[in-house]
Amino acid sequence: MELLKSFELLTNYLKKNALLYLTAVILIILSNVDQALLPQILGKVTDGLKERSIGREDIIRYSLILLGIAVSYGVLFGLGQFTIMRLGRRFEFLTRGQIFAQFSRLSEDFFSKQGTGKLLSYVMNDVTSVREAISFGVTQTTNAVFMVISCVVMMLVTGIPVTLILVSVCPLVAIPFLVIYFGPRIRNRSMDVQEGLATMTESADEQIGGIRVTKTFAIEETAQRRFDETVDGVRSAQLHLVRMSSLFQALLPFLGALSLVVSLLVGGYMTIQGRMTLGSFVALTFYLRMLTGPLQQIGNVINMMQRSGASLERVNRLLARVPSVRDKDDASDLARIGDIAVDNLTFSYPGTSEQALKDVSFTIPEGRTVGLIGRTGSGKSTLAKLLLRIYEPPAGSIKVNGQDITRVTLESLRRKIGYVPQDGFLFSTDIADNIAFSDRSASIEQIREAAAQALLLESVNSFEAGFETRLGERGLTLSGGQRQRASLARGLMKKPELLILDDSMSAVDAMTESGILGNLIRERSGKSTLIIAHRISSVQHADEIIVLDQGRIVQRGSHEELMACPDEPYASLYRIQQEGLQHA
Ligand SMILES: Nc1ncnc2c1ncn2[C@@H]1O[C@H](COP(=O)(O)OP(=O)(O)OP(=O)(O)O)[C@@H](O)[C@H]1O
Repeated sequence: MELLKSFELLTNYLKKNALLYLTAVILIILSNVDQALLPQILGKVTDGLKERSIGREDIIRYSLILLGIAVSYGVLFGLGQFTIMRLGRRFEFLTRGQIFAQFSRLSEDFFSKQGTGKLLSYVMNDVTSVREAISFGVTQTTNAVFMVISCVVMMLVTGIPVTLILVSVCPLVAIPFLVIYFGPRIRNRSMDVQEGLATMTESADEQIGGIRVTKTFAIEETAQRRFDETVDGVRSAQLHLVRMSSLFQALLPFLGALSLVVSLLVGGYMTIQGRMTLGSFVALTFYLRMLTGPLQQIGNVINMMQRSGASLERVNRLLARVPSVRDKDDASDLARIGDIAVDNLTFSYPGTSEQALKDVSFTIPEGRTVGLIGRTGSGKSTLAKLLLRIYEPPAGSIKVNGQDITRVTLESLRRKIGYVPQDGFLFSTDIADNIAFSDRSASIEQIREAAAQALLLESVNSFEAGFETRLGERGLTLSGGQRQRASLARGLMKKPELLILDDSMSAVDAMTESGILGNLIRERSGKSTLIIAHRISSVQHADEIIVLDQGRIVQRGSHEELMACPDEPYASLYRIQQEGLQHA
């Protein structure tokens, strides 16, 4: 059942395109039948030549027939193969799209456990491996099976005795088994060689890069020995591979030759005895030659199916994953953010026993600014992630505009919130595109305004291409502070009902921070804002400041109220930060 389910992705696609596949398979079958006529005709010509019963015209006729067979084979097989390859590529395209869509649906907990390399390998290697199986798999299986059948039928039709066919084909039957045995072993060894080469390159790169250190420490001999070891590793892996593949390469023609030896021994004897014609004997040798390829293909297909079966299962498992955070069946759209009430919120990350938040209660009244401060690991970002439902909070623990956050649609909730993380990811497009991320139709004036509020305008103006400056690998690298401000402009551009700044000003200097905060107070008046920070200067203007420690609220109040308690954490933190500033 599990196995059947893992093939669902493929069977669904095959079913949907059954007609095209059928046409392609028929084309390939016809091409095989066509080709199987060849030896029979050559046999006839041989007999005719021996009996001197055919003349010059017959030879031309037979030549034309052979040409016709060659051309029609090319057309039939080519069309069949093209159709199947095209279907394979389409499968690849659709599946990659499906995987990408699934990545967009899946929740943070999935991504936090997987490296980028593994995720990319789904999109690249696994899909390609399945596509190869359905393209080459279908063509080669059809080709091989029908070529074998056609050859056997034609041998019988040509009048070759059954016993002779059986004994001559016997050695060839071992070919698929040989391929099944050697295929994976050769593959494993060639992977060893690849790995060895990668290690050798890495080692050479490191030794050359670190050559100055090596010289200063006078350890050239050790470095040489280390590199020699990796080279030796590659050499022995290559020898292993060559040994295995040479044996395989030698055995294949040997089996072909063995089959000819048997056919000559038995068939030659039968021809002398007059139990079959010379033409049939010649045809037999051709048929035996024609059988080697398809039999090898059968082995290849079996190996390929085994490899791609694992890939198919991985892709299927990925597509079947249900996102841990998703819309409930009865989810309704959130009309507006309104008041946000966090009530007795206790939360542990999935798979952990530690509580990241313990019994947290507070409100962000509509239009107010709340500051959240605390040491690293105190749970500040966790709270932001729960407000955005990046992770699912316990039902009823967070209410927005009176509605339980877990019962509203994700889209309507996230559309109303602007989240600016500490290290906002910038895409390798231009600056304008990165700022207008939430609204691609935004005008340059709107983009400029957001950049001005984030105090990024001066930096942008200093770039030659201004807002059209490209970022990323092929473009400009922004400084940490510029990157943060670009990310902040992106959040401001959205003009969200709730703006969450999660340590979004940690990389800008105190002067710039104070300028941005001034803009923020002006721009966000009447709109809710949650400022998460380490620095008191970032939150001191907030209507209420909440101090978190180890997941618990330890203090709350306005800056003045909190400063009135000199022995409590907030005032101590203030003193430490002031001292730091004076030393700086
Ligand atoms: N994805 C996760 N899976 C498991 N535990 C996590 C995850 N993210 C954070 N935690 C844990 O939750 C606790 C709170 O982390 P959080 O990121 O909320 O702290 P923070 O106050 O924002 O810290 P910082 O100021 O350094 O950003 C930490 O103990 C952290 O190890």
